[in-house]
Amino acid sequence: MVIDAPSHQPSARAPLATLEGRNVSAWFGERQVLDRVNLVMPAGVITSLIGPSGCGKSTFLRILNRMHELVPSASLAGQVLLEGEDIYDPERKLVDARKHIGMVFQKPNPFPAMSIYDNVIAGLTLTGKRASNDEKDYLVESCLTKAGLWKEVRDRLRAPGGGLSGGQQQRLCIARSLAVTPRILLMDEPCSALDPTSTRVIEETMLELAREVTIVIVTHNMQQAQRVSQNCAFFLAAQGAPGGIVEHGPTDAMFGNPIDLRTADYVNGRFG
Ligand SMILES: Nc1ncnc2c1ncn2[C@@H]1O[C@H](COP(=O)(O)OP(=O)(O)OP(=O)(O)O)[C@@H](O)[C@H]1O
Repeated sequence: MVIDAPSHQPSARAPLATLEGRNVSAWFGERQVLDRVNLVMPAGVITSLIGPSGCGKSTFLRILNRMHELVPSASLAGQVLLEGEDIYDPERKLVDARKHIGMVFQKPNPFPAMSIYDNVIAGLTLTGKRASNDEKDYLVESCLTKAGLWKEVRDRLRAPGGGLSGGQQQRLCIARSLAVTPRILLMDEPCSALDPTSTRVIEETMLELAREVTIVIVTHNMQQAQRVSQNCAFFLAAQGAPGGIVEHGPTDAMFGNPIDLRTADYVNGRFG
């Protein structure tokens, strides 16, 4: 579909970016939950984070866009580099990290009473971006198109977001994330609350989006990791110890020929 862009469209595509976690450790109070995690999430590649419950995948993901620090007892060490620049540099604003690194959560969380249209552009206000009505119309159409939802909602843009199905709400949340032109999109089990058909649609959407945004997804679904990601990282926490990465690399190799026996056991469903 060709959409005419207004001359000063607010969603001009940002170049693909690489994200890197360097020696990332995390604590809740005294309890350490991640120990020196190193992971490069290359530009334009979908990276999946897999591993049993409680090994620190979501904590790592939340550190990648400075959400971990919202928990009062939480602390961390290490660096998160977006194209080589540390997002935790004291000179950098929190809102910049959030603008460049979007997040889609497990449970779809649109603003339920707000219209579909207003849901998509909600992030503009939060990040202080100004846009004319034409620019907003363009943004809404292009983001809903990219999120694979436009055709289903084009005739009811003023209806509340809460009236959509779960899968549609999740795609609305993806569209909302895209509206601020993130360079990275983090997805924390985005399909775990969805039926298989909606899951497929989201996966197809992710594969399309990977052309313009680097995606990192936490998933418990091994088939999903294999379907959508080119790279994969296996997290594990031994009893009473903080989590870390056991092995990471191309998804085909991680599933077809893993180096570590624990990876082989996990991807073959022998634990977790
Ligand atoms: N807000 C919090 N306060 C205290 N401890 C927490 C908090 N959030 C997570 N934890 C603990 O940190 C550890 C890592 O949790 P995290 O949610 O990152 O794991 P996960 O691998 O994503 O698990 P799951 O797959 O079940 O979502 C767990 O032991 C968890 O209990």
